Amino acid sequence: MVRRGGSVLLDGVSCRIPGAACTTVLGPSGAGKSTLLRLLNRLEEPTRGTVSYRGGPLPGWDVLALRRQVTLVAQQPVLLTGTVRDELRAGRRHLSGARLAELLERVRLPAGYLGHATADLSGGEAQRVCLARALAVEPRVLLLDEPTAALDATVTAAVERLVRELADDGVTLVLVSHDTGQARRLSDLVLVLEDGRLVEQGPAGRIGRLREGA
Ligand SMILES: Nc1ncnc2c1ncn2[C@@H]1O[C@H](COP(=O)(O)OP(=O)(O)OP(=O)(O)O)[C@@H](O)[C@H]1O
Repeated sequence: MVRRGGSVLLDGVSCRIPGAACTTVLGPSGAGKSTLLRLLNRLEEPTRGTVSYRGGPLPGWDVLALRRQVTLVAQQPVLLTGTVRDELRAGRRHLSGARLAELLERVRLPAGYLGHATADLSGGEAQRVCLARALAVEPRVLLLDEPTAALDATVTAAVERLVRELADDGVTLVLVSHDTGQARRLSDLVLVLEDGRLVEQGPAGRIGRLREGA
């Protein structure tokens, strides 16, 4: 359970997130999806109950060590430095020029963007730079809060391919989405939240609202 300021944001959520797979958290606005994601790297602490990772409860982990393995890309991009190059190096300091260009290529930004001022990026570009910065750390678990909300169809398709590639390469992905089509295309497991409660969980083909094409 997560209770904040008299409101219960999550209650009775019990699930196991599979490794090396893509799990999508679906649900209407305000259902608690971001809160659930934030619980997974201790940006949020449960009021009651436990979140465990690799066999141990999260409070047993050093929080910075945990966040190097379990990295969150927030819905609102938070850029920490002046240029895209510095931003990627904030993820990992000693990155070669070739590795920097490769990280940008993975999020479909040209290598020429390395010298761009972060202040000049569009919302969608900033979000992709945050994703590239997270990839630089080579996390075991990548938490993505609506990663394609600000992207056009072509870039969305590229980011979806990247998500599948990462899961197939052994990264554990947890994705918040409003898009039932995206959940169907990407997910090994779907968790459906409504009003802070987990109302359905299972493979995409077994989720009622996905089968109905809702
Ligand atoms: N610190 C807080 N104190 C009180 N209420 C909060 C707090 N943080 C979030 N909430 C409320 O908890 C509910 C769940 O928020 P959350 O951001 O997890 O929803 P969401 O499903 O991710 O929504 P969206 O799809 O709109 O991003 C919302 O009603 C929100 O206003």
